[in-house]
Amino acid sequence: MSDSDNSMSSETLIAKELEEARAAQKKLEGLASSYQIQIRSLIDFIHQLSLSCKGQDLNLDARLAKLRTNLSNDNNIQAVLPELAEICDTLRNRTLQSQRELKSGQDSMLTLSQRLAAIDNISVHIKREIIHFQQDIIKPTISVWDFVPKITQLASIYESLLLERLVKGEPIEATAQHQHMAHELAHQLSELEFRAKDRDSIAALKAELAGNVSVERLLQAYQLVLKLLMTEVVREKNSSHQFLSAINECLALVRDSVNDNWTVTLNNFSKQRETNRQITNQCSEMDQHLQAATEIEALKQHISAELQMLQARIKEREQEQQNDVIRLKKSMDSMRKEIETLSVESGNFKEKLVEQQRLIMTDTLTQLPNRAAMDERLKREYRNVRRNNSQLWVVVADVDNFKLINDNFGHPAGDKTLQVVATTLQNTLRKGEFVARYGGEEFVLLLPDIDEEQALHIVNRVRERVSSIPFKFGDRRVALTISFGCAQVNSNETIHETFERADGALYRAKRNGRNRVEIDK
Ligand SMILES: Nc1nc2c(ncn2[C@@H]2O[C@H](COP(=O)(O)OP(=O)(O)OP(=O)(O)O)[C@@H](O)[C@H]2O)c(=O)[nH]1
Repeated sequence: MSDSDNSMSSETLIAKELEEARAAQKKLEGLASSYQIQIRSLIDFIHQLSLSCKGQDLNLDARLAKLRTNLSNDNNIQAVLPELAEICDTLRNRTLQSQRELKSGQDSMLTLSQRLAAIDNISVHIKREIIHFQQDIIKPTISVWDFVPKITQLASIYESLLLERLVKGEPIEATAQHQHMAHELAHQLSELEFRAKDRDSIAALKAELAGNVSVERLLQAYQLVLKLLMTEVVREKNSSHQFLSAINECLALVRDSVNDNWTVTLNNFSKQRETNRQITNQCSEMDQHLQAATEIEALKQHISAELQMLQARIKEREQEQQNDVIRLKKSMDSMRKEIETLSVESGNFKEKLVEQQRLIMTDTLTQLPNRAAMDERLKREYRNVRRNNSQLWVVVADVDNFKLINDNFGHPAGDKTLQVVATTLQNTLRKGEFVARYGGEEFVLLLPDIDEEQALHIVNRVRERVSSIPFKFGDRRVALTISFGCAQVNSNETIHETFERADGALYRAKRNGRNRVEIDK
């Protein structure tokens, strides 16, 4: 082969290799750009994944965000592959967990629907809805979103059922709280005073509330009591209004009379002045005539005429004054009458207020002073103790096992028992000693100016008197006793603290066997 042949073939070779290198470069460039496109798609995909998983798992959120940043910065898929693999694992686990949760949700909803189906007396329509729901809920569920309409469906079945119950007016079951409210209302009723015509129905209502009442009856009872109270408030308002109107009318009348009288007096005054002026003028005229007179006969005639005029004027004035006096007297009489009526009315109103005050301070059932009265009396006694350094005993008394009386013989028998106990307490105490019904079967005694020995003696006397009452319910004789807790007011303690000590002593008396007097030392 010649030299020229050799150089030809090496040139061709180089050109070919160059061609191949160019093709490879082009291919590489194509690959690089497709790699970039793939990375961008991957970043995009991770972004979408982050959005759809957001909030479910904070750790997963953070890892996806980090992966996206790494990929955007390095453009190196190889480097993020391990992280990507871990994320895939996490996602797979989460999916499995979600499916387990969905299954358990499905089971609970099925159980719930079975319970609904077991409720008595539900309509055919609701039964059918429940069956459809049950057929639907057991179908496989892929995602939470499939679940949402099912929850809505179950809620609507519940709603229909509730509506059906409300329309049917089925009784709501009374709970312990309802019974407590009923007893509380019965207790409040004992503290209120009702009109005579309402008393029997209130007593019956009280007895009913003390037993087991339905929620419906409880609501009716509240409604009735509220109505009675409103009527009473309106009546009171009207009666006060009437009284105030009467006062107003009377005051207006008195004011008019006084105005009239004042005008009459002013008129009189000016008339009197005018009369006086006329008399003075006539007198000075007569004087002038007298001075100028030369003939006695002419003077006599003139003076006589003047005197007649004067007499007539004075008579006229007298008549006017008499008329005024009559008018004044009339006006005074009507004013007096008005004031008398007013005084009777205000007397009645005052009596009513006093009676109301007494009722506010009196326990309706036992007619003893009530808790409000006791609070007031206690404050007064306390002031005395502080001012005079005197003694005061606070005694809390509680009828023993009173619930048994109610339970065995009925609430009305319990009421009667409380009345008898109250009367006995009242009658056994002496002047200056005080007893009030504190509430329920509890009483409070205030015993001033005695020492411990005397206090014990008095309280034991009361205790024995109560225990000796011959209670008889039907043909059964029942012994009733009371326990007492006593505390003497100490210097530097509040009323509340003394009370608490007396209460503590009462608790001890109960614990130590009842029918006892315990003293807080
Ligand atoms: N009849 C009637 N009962 C009332 C009245 N006020 C409260 N009660 C009842 O009095 C009872 C008090 O019962 P408890 O507090 O258990 O006390 P207890 O049976 O007296 O027993 P001890 O105090 O432990 O001896 C409750 O059943 C109340 O309902 C009322 O005005 N009239």
